[in-house]
Amino acid sequence: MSYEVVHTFGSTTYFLFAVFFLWIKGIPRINAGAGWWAASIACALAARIILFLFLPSKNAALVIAVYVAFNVLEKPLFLTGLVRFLELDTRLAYFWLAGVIAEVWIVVGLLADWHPLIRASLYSLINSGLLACAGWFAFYRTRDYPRLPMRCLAVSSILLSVHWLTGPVLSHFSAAYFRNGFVIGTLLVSIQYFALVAAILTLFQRRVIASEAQALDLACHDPLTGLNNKRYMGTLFEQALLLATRPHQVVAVFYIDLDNFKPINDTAGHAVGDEVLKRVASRLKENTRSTDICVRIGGDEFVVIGTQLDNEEQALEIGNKLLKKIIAEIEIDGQTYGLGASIGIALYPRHGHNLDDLMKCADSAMYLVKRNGKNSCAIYQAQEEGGKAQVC
Ligand SMILES: Nc1nc2c(ncn2[C@@H]2O[C@H](COP(=O)(O)OP(=O)(O)OP(=O)(O)O)[C@@H](O)[C@H]2O)c(=O)[nH]1
Repeated sequence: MSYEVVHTFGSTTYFLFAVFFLWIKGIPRINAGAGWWAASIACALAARIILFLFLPSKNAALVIAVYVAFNVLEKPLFLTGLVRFLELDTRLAYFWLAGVIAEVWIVVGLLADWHPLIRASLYSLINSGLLACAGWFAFYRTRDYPRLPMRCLAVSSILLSVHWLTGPVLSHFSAAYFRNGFVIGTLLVSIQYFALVAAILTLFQRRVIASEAQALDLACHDPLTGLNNKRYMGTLFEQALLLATRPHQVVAVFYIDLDNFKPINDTAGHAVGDEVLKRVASRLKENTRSTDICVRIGGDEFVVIGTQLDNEEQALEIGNKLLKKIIAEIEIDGQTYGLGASIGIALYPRHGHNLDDLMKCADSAMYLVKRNGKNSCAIYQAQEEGGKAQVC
């Protein structure tokens, strides 16, 4: 492959990578490392352009020294970006110290006119070592990172490490290797940065999907108990009505307000209060069907929507069962807590055809239970039915 083609391909690719990293540097939450990689690939680009423009020159030693100096600078920049991207607690000062030592070696070697192999010895060793570190980080320290791109990064970094270790010696003895070495180096660097681009994009995609799922979860669920929240209850209720298609099928809304919950909060603390609410939520889930809807509508108030009941008596049985389960003692850290519950029941279609009406009826039945001494459950009775809740 011709020298010009390799340089044109390399320069264009490196330029595009630099632009890409500069662009994503501004994107929140994925920018760690991107600015450093923009700088590192810019160094690789500068090295390449200098070589391409000036190599057939009388002062080849100076051109190569500048080329190598940029290539050395690229490595600590690259590693800094990688350490930031992978959120490692590695001390970057060592990499930068190694880079400075290599740069000093290059300058001294040039000024003192050392033999090319002696000049190359330390910087190729340091370059190779820094690349091996990059390979190591990409291979072993990336549990939560996209596997394939990180493996590609690791392999290309290790191959580049070998390339820098052997390249200067082989190039010194073989002009053909000097040219082919560029092809190999260009390809490996391109793979390295392409792997980074893939890793960044994959990670970004994962985070967007996770945030979406989290947002959806927050929109539909109560963060403390994990039950459905009040906002989502309407949607679920509509779905439940669609399933209640058989004649005489009943849907029951149980409005549950805990009794004497406040004293638990006041005496044992808010954390224990939270735990009590979680236990109540678990009991509701465990004692209802998977098709039933359990909701925490706020504070110590819950709603259960019993779907596809065969008759109204079944609603009473469920109300009783839930009451028994809720008021069973709760043990937290060796301490037992007693609760009560007032449950009001409204039935579809008898008390209403929409959730708002059913909730009002269930709420009203629940308040009647509270007024009558708490710790019981009752079905709502409309005025025309006698006006009093039917206590179970
Ligand atoms: N731990 C905890 N407490 C909460 C939460 N939300 C509301 N509360 C408390 O729950 C209590 C509910 O008040 P009430 O319903 O009057 O308490 P109660 O003792 O059950 O009263 P009755 O229903 O009349 O028996 C208040 O003290 C609120 O501060 C929560 O998320 N966690």
